[in-house]
Amino acid sequence: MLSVSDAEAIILNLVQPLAHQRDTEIVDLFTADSRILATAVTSPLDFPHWDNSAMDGYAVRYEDVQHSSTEKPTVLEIVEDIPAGYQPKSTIQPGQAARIFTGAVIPTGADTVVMQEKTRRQENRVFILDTPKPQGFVRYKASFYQAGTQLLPAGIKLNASEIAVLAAAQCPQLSVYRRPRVAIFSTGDELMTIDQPLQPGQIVDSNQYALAALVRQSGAEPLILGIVKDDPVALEKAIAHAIAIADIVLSSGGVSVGDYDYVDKILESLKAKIHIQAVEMRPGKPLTVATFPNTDAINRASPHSALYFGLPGNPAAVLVTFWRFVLPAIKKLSGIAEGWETVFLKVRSHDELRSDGKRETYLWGKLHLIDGVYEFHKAGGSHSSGNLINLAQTNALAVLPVGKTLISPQEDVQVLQLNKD
Ligand SMILES: Nc1nc2c(c(=O)[nH]1)N[C@H]1C(S)=C(S)[C@@H](COP(=O)(O)OP(=O)(O)OC[C@H]3O[C@@H](n4cnc5c(N)ncnc54)[C@H](O)[C@@H]3O)O[C@H]1N2
Ligand code: MOO
Ligand SMILES: [Mg+2]
Repeated sequence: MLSVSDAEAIILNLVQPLAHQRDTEIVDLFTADSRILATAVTSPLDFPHWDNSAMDGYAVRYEDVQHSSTEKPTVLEIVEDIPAGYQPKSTIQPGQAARIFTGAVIPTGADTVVMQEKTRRQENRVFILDTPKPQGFVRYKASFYQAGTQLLPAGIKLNASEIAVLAAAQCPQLSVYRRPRVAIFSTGDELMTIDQPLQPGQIVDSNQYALAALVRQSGAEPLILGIVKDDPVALEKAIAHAIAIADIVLSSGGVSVGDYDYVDKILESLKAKIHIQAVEMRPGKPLTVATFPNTDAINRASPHSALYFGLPGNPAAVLVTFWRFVLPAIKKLSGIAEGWETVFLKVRSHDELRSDGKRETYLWGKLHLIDGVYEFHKAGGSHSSGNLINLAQTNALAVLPVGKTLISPQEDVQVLQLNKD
């Protein structure tokens, strides 16, 4: 059976990232956070825009003050007052200084700033009480960034610091990748909506809520398509509709070996290419992954051939397969230049972790920081794939590879950190 890492590689190979020519939109800078920049940005401005002062003090000529001390201060005539935002008019001659403030333009002729704590003022004269560093406290024009060079590359996720840089470079709007569209629906006659009284044998469809939250947290746009009965005709209609409007489709349930598990059969009747039908993992074994090469049969919202994930119905399996396979796929699709692969941390296990060793086993729990070292604490209660309850308040999945049946307390364990973006 397919290993987890092989399955991840197959899935990532199936993902074509959004194209910056057509899958982009213009957003205002105030609403750009966490979007992915679609085109590189350069600025016509130098940073700093001009030589400016880093301190409140006096702009002087270094050669005038290079032998200054408290015992033998240099005395200079103050010829101009230069607050920030003011354009100096004077040229500083030998024996002269200008009063200057942080961020203000360094006047012609001056090459050093003395901070005011190292001076004493007497009317229009200033006593320099200490020899400053040559060119001290001057922020030189273009010393942070040269106009016309690349300011930010395409394919990065915009966080606060990138947005601040774009604001400083006067980019009120920018081109970002559109959000990937991820269609979600649940299958199963036993499923009931959240607001209906449950009849015997019925359960609430919780998977759609889980997936909608996970999709939104990943920066993609969830298209919530509801519950589909275990009925081949209804299912075919739902799948055909979903792959026509979305880049990625997530169904849950109906992918195992039961008589009412129709998903794989319907995919075949829609001429899908099924790349994965089972993975050597627990939970999440009966995962189905498919694409639709001959998409001309379906009018497509976007030229992308939708990537279809038939997630297993068990609630824990839905979450684990999303975190392990769907999240990297959405990240790669989103246009981000790098960092879509799943990243594992090596941490210490607080508890004994067991597996039957037959499948790569994922156990949910919580990472605690103990004396600066991460420790994995396994969630109490059953780790059955059908148990959703003890998944609440977890933030990590510990992984026991195939063949590993026991990890003892204090032993190292690989974990997948969750909900960290
Ligand atoms: N004889 C075998 N039986 C099963 C096997 C097997 O290999 N041989 N595989 C087991 C494994 S592993 C998994 S995982 C499940 C997954 O099967 P399905 O994808 O067909 O899931 P369903 O049968 O539709 O449902 C499983 C379980 O999850 C509940 N469920 C379904 N949808 C939702 C939802 N939207 N929200 C909440 N809970 C949901 C459903 O009621 C079932 O209890 O198959 C095993 N069986
Ligand atoms: O694969 Mo399943 O082990 O029950 O989730
Ligand atoms: Mg089933």
